Amino acid sequence: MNYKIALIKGDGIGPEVVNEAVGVLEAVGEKFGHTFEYVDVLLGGCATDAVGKSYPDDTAEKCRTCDAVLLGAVGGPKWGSDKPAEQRPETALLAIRRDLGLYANLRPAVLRPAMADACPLKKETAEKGIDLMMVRELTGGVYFGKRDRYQTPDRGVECTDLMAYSEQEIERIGRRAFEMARLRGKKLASVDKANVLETSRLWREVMHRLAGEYPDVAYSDVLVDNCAMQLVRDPSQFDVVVTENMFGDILSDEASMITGSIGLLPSASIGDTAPGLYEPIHGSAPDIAGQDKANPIATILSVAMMMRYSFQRPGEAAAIERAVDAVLAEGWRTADIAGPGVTPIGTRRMGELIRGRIEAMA
Ligand SMILES: NC(=O)c1ccc[n+]([C@@H]2O[C@H](COP(=O)([O-])OP(=O)(O)OC[C@H]3O[C@@H](n4cnc5c(N)ncnc54)[C@H](O)[C@@H]3O)[C@@H](O)[C@H]2O)c1
Ligand SMILES: CC(C)[C@H](C(=O)O)[C@@H](O)C(=O)O
Ligand SMILES: [Mg+2]
Repeated sequence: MNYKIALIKGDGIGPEVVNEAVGVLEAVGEKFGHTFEYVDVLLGGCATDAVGKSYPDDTAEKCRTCDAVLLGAVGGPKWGSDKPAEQRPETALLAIRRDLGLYANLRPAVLRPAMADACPLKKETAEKGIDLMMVRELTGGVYFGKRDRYQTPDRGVECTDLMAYSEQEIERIGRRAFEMARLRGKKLASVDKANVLETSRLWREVMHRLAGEYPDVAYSDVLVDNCAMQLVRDPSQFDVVVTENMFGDILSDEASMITGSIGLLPSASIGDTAPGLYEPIHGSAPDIAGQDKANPIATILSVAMMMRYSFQRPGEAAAIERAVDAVLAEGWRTADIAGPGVTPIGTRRMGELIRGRIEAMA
């Protein structure tokens, strides 16, 4: 098959990790008889520098002509929160998610077999393993609500960010999560703050309605503060976790760290019609950009998710995951996951080793 992929390399370590993931795609193509065509697409701080705005007019359109989108990361201090919205990389990231209708963000958190030692949890907890799928609502909630900033007569400036959710938005992400639970361990935890927020009360109502339609899935409600604690106490209790946009952002970074590093976790953003967008959950890591230090595994595993979810190629996805596990099992580590006494390898070398593993597969 020939697949056309939009490449949004972005800022900071984005281009470095995307280059390694593209190398892996090429190795997969060779092994399984596919060809990949790439379309470079501008988005983020690099777009601001090139054309004066972070979300150029033709960006979404170019992505729509492709079968999938691979994104590195966007952002950095050069285009910080003091800049106008249209120049900020994060504005562009939210806009493309919204414009492509990518409402379901799948963020698996897996403690890879060779990484058990890197898990910061108690040994007996780490031994139980971590393999959960966070399903984060991605195009609603406080990220997309009306914002305001005004002067009050007596309390200085005041700002508001509206958090809104409709039944329709909750139901479609809920269905995705229940379907995902059916494919996995038939267990779903829905995370909300229904003891305080009206949006969460509606969230819970809709989820309970759906639970009636999926009697084979063991459903539970978990309050977000408790979930944050349970994730470090005993993550093995979770299989699929569904939650709203901001809770999912925060909890997925927490989940990443219990698996060893944010440099390991991929994601898939999926809608009903547009091409899926695949990206690591980490950011542009300005502190290590341009130094060949970034861990490319999160982006490489994002390509595995692309194979699985956009191209229905589970064999290719599994081959990439096996190659990553094999390289980790041999003890190769980038700086973020190198324990004491281990000499880290760079971004490019890690990519090269994973490609080599794929090439060597029977
Ligand atoms: N999807 C995205 O494009 C995305 C996601 C998160 C943050 N951001 C943006 O990235 C910028 C930096 O954000 P931040 O510093 O809060 O978060 P970050 O994820 O970029 O970095 C947090 C820490 O993790 C480390 N890290 C991240 N990815 C790594 C990797 N692959 N290998 C090794 N170490 C890695 C960094 O060095 C840093 O110490 C901000 O502008 C933020 O808005 C973008
Ligand atoms: C950069 C930012 C807008 C983004 C988010 O909050 O969604 C990031 O943190 C992520 O997790 O993809
Ligand atoms: Mg985040």
